[in-house]
Amino acid sequence: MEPPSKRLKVDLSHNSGPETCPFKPILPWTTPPTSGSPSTVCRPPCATTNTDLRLQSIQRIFGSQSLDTPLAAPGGSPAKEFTIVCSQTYHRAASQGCRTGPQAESLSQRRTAAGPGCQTTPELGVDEQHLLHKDSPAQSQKLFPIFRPKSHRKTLHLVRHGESEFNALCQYGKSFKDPDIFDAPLTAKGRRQAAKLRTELGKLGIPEGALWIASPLTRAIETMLLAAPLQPPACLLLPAPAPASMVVRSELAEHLVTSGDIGRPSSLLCQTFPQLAHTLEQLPDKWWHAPAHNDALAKQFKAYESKRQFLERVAAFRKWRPNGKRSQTQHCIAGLWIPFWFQNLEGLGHSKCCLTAYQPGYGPPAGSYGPPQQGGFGGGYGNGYGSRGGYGGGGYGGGWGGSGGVEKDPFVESDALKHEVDNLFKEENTGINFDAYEDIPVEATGENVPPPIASFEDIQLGPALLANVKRCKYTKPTPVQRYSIPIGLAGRDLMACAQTGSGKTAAFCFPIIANILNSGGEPSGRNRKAFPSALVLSPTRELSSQIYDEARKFTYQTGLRCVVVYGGAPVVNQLRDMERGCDILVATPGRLSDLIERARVSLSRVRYLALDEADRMLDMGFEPQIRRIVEGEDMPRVGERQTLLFSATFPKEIQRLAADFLSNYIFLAVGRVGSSTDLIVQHIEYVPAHEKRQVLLDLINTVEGLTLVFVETKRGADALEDFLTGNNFPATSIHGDRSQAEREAALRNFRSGRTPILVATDVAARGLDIPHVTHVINFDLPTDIDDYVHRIGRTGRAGKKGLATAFFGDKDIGLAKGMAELLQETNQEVPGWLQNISARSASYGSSSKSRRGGGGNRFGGRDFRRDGGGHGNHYGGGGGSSYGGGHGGGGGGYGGANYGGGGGYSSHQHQSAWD
Ligand SMILES: Nc1ncnc2c1ncn2[C@@H]1O[C@H](COP(=O)(O)OP(=O)(O)OP(=O)(O)O)[C@@H](O)[C@H]1O
Repeated sequence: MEPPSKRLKVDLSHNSGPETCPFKPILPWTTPPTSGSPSTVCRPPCATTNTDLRLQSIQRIFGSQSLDTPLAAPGGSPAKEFTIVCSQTYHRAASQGCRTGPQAESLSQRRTAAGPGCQTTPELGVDEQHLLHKDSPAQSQKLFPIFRPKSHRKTLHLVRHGESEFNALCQYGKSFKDPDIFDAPLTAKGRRQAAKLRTELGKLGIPEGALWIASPLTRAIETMLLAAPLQPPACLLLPAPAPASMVVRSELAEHLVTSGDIGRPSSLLCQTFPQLAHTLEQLPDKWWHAPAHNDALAKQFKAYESKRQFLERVAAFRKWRPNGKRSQTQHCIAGLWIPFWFQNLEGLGHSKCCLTAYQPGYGPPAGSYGPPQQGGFGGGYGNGYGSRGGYGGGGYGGGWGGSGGVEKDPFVESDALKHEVDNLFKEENTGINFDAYEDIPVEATGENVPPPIASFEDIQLGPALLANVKRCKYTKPTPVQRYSIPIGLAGRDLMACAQTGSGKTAAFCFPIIANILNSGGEPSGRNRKAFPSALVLSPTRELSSQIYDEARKFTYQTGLRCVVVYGGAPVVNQLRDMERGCDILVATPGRLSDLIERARVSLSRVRYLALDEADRMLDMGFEPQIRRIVEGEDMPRVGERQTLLFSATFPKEIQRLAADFLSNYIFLAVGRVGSSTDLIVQHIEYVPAHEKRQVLLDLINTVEGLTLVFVETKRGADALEDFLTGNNFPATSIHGDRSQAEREAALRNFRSGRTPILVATDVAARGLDIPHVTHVINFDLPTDIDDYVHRIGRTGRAGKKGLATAFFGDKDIGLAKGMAELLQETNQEVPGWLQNISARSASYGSSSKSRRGGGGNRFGGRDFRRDGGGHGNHYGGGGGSSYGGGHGGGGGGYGGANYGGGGGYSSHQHQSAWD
């Protein structure tokens, strides 16, 4: 550590005390940031006076290697190495030092002459253009060995890819052992350089797809590195020139922070400039303070009298085109300002605060963090960061590793995450208990229903798929799998209604994969236009991503390639991913339509179509889109393709619609309506609106594990998240107004237990399989009982127990009847007040939005064909048989007029909560 005398003090007397942090907490540190007196706070790099000091700081972080030590594989095994090759930034930053004073003046004057807008940046203190030309190979080489962590599982090589880096890289290249990250630079020049570099690396025997050549990481990363040994800042801002690099940057920064290598700023903010401007605008003026520890900086900073002025100058600077061109350099230069800003947030007492923000509409696609054409960034993160969880798990693998790459093992990633999560939740990790489903009633209707299987070996899944089943540790099929796998393998169309969490994903994936493999076709191979053999549609991005993760495990080493496409992620990455081959395409309808319109996907070879959450996919919101895709494009018609529809709920009117997509199908009903037998204990509390928050606080820590809180609106989700974090509960949120990257980060942090409370709208209601969710709280109840069923189904999955608590208020009276019935059906206690309300609401015809049937219902769904097409109870009703009986028909309390008159069909009312 640096001797205390060298530490710079910051006068924080202007900070009047704790303030509610305006940033959303995402990443509660497992240990709080270093406490200590607010007078010893971080020193931004610009406070360092010379290059040597900066280099010393870096050395202190990464070990005490001599700068002259050549780069070599560290003591650890090569697999533990971790290489980042990035362009320019570090080298430039280190070589420029942090010049201030006269030199800066003269440089900025030079720049003033270079273009309009420059005069507004006197404090930059460096001439980027100048420095870029001044790079020397010798310096670059010197810098390589610096980035070597002391005792870590990773070796971080930060390199640049200019000419000098190129030479140096070639020189040192042989010692890169299985580096695992690859990205491509954003500019054409960068791409040319990268191509050249790849050729050269090939000559050196370094596998393609092994290195990551990124657009410049800004010096903000370096800022963090330098700030680390000292007191961490309260907020670290990472400006990003482009969404792609922003993703990389924030992930890297987050890793660096969480890996414990460096200090922990309590906030982390990675934004592109428009966002940054927005953030600054929202920032209370009183947070706008000049740095007090460095006179020179303070003077420069004070030149900005107000935040507004600062923003104007950022804007002017962004317009600056050195040499008539827009340059990334200017972004990096602008990055220099940031430390000035963030250090003024420190000491404000928001100890668990972290925000990673992305430009709306951009974010990392699952399966391809970073440009996917080399297929490796995800793998790199997965392997490299796996032990922190949240990075390794779920969907960051690059899949097939690009041209010449090796297929990433999806099991490694998820195992790493699972290991961490299991450690975290040791207590209640009781393992999967599908015996709980053994006595579940099953009804299969239709012609010539193939017999169910008792084990996976009973049927022709093929050796590769069987091996993956074992890798997944599925010892025997769940009830829905027992029936649907043979039905699927027999080529039959299927409408399956089975409880939440009972393994429906595998139930439709296995037959699809086995059928493709058994048909002996060739994998699709590279093609500019994708011709998938199978299409899996799901209503949300997260669910698509999850299905893709599962499908990737099931297709591992089968030769088949899965691709996922969904909105909110850069389309260009998805296109590249598809180009590398696409046998099974998992998609949300919107993005798929977009890609069809661009003529980048043809459905003409789709032999297998699966709709997960099919009732949702065919309800009013989605139906036209689905029809366009299925009927209006070149997809083989009904009868020429196999169609599999799955959900936990299947209202009768949806069944009727769905029948258009099916030919001579089998209807499969497994278990009781939606919920997982008695595994989910349901509590319904009567809570007036104004007391909800207090009741929530009382409730939220009563169960160990992850807590999912459902609210009605996006705004409500934000507000509740703020409320919870304000009360020191680590919460995050997911809803349709958050960028995709934010949504994914929220889920990741929730899944890994880093943020054990997730506030969500209905966007998270269906399909998401998050182990260790032990408590689902319906802070706001949905208007439709089916949505309730799906929501509570986020707990009590795979045979585990779960708790679901609902706050019932005056506005939920319409749901009373449906809820009372559901509670009865699932052997739950029905509160007396609910029975009363239910009886009353029934007597005036009920305003319930429920589409479920009346009493006596014993099945998760009932084949509407058996009801003679009447408008009666679509869940059966009547009969009361617990299995196979059941024609009882008619009369289920929700028939005809009742449906039309009272409830209406509510899902469209939720539309705003979805994408
Ligand atoms: N045969 C099996 N043996 C053990 N675990 C299984 C088996 N099949 C599925 N699982 C696991 O059970 C969990 C739930 O599966 P899945 O997400 O497919 O449920 P689902 O029925 O689609 O739920 P939802 O209705 O909420 O979409 C997953 O973690 C999955 O890996």
